Amino acid sequence: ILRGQETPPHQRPYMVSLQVGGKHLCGGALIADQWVLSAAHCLEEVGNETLQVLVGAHSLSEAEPNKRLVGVRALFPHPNSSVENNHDDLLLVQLEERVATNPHVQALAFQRNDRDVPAGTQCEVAGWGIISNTGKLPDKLQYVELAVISRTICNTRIHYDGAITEKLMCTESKKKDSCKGDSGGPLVCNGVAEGVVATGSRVCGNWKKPGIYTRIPPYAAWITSIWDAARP
Ligand SMILES: NCc1cccc(NC(=O)c2cccc3[nH]c(C(N)=O)cc23)c1
Repeated sequence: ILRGQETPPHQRPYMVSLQVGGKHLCGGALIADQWVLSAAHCLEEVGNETLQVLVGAHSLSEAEPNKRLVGVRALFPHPNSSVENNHDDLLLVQLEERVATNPHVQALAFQRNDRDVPAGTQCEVAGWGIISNTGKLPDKLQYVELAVISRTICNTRIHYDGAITEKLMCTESKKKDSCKGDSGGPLVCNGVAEGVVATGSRVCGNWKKPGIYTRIPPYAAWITSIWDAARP
């Protein structure tokens, strides 16, 4: 998160850190007591190491009550996700057990109503991604408020020149922006998850390259189908 601030501890109890070898890799959101929503691109950095999910954390390093590292039972990247582009860049992570909810660990509701978030809506994104373009990583969860920009504007030549499909949305990126390591985290508008941070352009904080987020509503049926078919 560039130009954001430290969140009040545990005020976003749905936020999780996807980790490999004890290192933060990507953000994610707990959307049910055994399920995390993140980005498929995050798996590109995993290789054959073990992915784990840190829940209930504010600091990545300090011991905290209700903070724990949970194993993964199964991974469900969207079948049409690919390394070439950011289409269908969603990942469902089934945890190895149902996590007990408590003040630091809570599921976040996601939007099922497939209507664009109006341009100008103030949304927020949180994460443990880099806080400067020099690659500095935070220890504590950061967040930033970002305004949604219309798909029409985001598809102009100066921005993404028609690449933003109806399954993607954009936010402003002038100085404040999501960045490397924030991928997979939720874009929360009025308390509901409307999007998931996509890596999109690797540039951060440049107003010409708005933040790109995978919209969640078009995938609500896919999410439910995975839940219905999965072994408990
Ligand atoms: N909203 C923009 C946004 C959102 C989420 C992720 C990213 N970017 C990256 O994942 C990324 C990947 C590799 C090298 C990188 N270098 C840098 C950098 N700015 O130095 C970013 C990256 C950008």
